[in-house]
Amino acid sequence: MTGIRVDAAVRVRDVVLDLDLPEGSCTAAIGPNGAGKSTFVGLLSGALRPDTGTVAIHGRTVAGPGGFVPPHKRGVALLEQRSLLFPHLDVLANAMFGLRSRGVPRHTARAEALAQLERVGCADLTHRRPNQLSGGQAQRVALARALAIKPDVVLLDEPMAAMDVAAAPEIRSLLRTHLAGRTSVLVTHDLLDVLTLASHVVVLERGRVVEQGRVADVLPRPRSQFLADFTGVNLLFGDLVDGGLRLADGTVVAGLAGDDATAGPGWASIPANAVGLHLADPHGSPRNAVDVVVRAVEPRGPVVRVVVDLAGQALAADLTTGAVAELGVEPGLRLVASIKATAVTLY
Ligand SMILES: Nc1ncnc2c1ncn2[C@@H]1O[C@H](COP(=O)(O)OP(=O)(O)OP(=O)(O)O)[C@@H](O)[C@H]1O
Repeated sequence: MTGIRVDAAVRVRDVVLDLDLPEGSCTAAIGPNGAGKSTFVGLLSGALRPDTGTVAIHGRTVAGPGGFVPPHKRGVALLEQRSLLFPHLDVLANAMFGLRSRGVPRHTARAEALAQLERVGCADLTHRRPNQLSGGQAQRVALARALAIKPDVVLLDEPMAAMDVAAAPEIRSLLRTHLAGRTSVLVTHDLLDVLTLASHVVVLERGRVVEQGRVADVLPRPRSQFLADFTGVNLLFGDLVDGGLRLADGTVVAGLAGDDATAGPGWASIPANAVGLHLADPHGSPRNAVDVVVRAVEPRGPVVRVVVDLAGQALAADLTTGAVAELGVEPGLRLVASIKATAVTLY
């Protein structure tokens, strides 16, 4: 058996996908609004038909020129932003629903649903109606309903997005337990979800796959501005030279070369917390010292993100409020940025 293979297009949405997801792993699908994440999920769930190409799940073609397998026969469970429980059914009946609609006898369906509710910590809620549940409880029940059918693939379309901040960590840790070893796809806008739940990641932009691979390989070396912003690393473009990246104005930012760093056009990724700002050159040897001009100052929780201009490109530095006050940071101010060379990856 193989994982998931999508080589398909949905013309009206201008979405053309070419993707391979490994079996038994959770793949996060990320990208800006309108990038095609929901379309991707729709192609897998069967809510959408491709105009051209094929979709294969574990070696079985579920959509393509040869035919179309309807959603309920794909072995796929879908968990969405809203739990979509049936309001007129109690929790137990909701959890039994998928099994009953697949012809499982009532007695067996009831036992299986109870076991699943137990696993998601909802055994004491069986007789409640959905309107008597909190958002987090409803999502747990939806997860029990999804897993009760013993799906081959679990699709999660922003499952924590509609939840209050207090409930999300519980659901995240529940998902971590229940997705382990399962082939699953998680659409999310949250870096924490990618880091805690997924082993693989697919980045979509304007209906195309722009990056895919293991989280550990893709996230530290973003090749798209979206991913760089998403992970909070700076991405500088220039020419790779020996041990550094030369920018348009000739400034060379020293760094560590990755395996695929060869002379020519390339990138340097720099975490925002590896950039320091000073009124004058700090003369620290392992650091790059470059002249910059402040563009913008944005408070971000405990830190202040200062975006500076470095040879026409944006470079973000996360500073403490104290440091920002001491430097008198304001747009237009000329500063020296120090960048730890060991934190710079060239590729
Ligand atoms: N029902 C539809 N009919 C036609 N075009 C659609 C439809 N739904 C979405 N689109 C378009 O298809 C493209 C992909 O949309 P999709 O919903 O898959 O993106 P997304 O990444 O899930 O976005 P979001 O993060 O906002 O949910 C977008 O250009 C969108 O405007």
